[in-house]
Amino acid sequence: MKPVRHPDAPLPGELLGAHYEQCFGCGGAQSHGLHLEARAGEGVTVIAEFTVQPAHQGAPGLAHGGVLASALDETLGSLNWLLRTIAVTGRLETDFVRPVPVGTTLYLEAEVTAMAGRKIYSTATGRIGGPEGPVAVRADALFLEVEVEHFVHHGREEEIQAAMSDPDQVRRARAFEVNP
Ligand SMILES: CCCCC/C=C\C/C=C\C/C=C\C/C=C\CCCC(=O)SCCNC(=O)CCNC(=O)[C@H](O)C(C)(C)COP(=O)(O)OP(=O)(O)OC[C@H]1O[C@@H](n2cnc3c(N)ncnc32)[C@H](O)[C@@H]1OP(=O)(O)O
Repeated sequence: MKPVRHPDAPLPGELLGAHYEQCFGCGGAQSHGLHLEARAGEGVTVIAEFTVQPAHQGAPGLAHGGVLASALDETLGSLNWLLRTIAVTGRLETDFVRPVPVGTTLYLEAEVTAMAGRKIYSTATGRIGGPEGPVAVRADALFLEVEVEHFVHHGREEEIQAAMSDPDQVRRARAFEVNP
């Protein structure tokens, strides 16, 4: 099935914000996190930027591959905002095409390519040097739609309680709820 942007999705260019303040990918409360900032694009696409910090190294002066995969995963996850669904990564296949030095800004783009029942297929690229620069990383992913209970059931009690007693977090979780 062709992906369809939800009628109440954020407008193209709109900053999506963090889905959870403690998220390693997008949260403001993680000092060594990626602090990835994503914006809605046209259709079912998002764009995002992330600058590699010294805390993200694998080899001297170069980004760790797992961190780059996290940046792709987070960007792909942000597509949830445009579908207004809650989905988690089931599969993430990553190509590392060029090394990414510390200090580099990665220009990321992600798009939903197909949907089938609870399955959401998507693809992403990360470019260096500018939004039109060469591709350094890319990924194909399968996300699976889940109920909000997925997090309540599997998460650790203390973080769940803290999230549920934070009105901002409850508001953010509602923004994802499936309500056609
Ligand atoms: C109270 C506080 C709440 C706070 C939350 C608030 C907001 C957050 C909401 C949304 C988040 C928004 C943005 C997120 C942004 C970025 C985050 C990055 C995303 C992540 O980083 S998220 C963490 C990593 N992620 C996981 O932690 C998942 C662990 N995992 C599981 O939880 C299960 O594994 C699950 C649910 C994935 C599937 O389990 P399941 O039981 O539902 O699925 P099931 O087996 O029924 O399969 C159904 C069909 O999918 C096919 N299928 C399944 N898995 C497949 C695979 N791997 N490869 C190929 N096909 C696969 C089957 O083959 C079948 O296909 P078919 O229908 O054709 O037979």
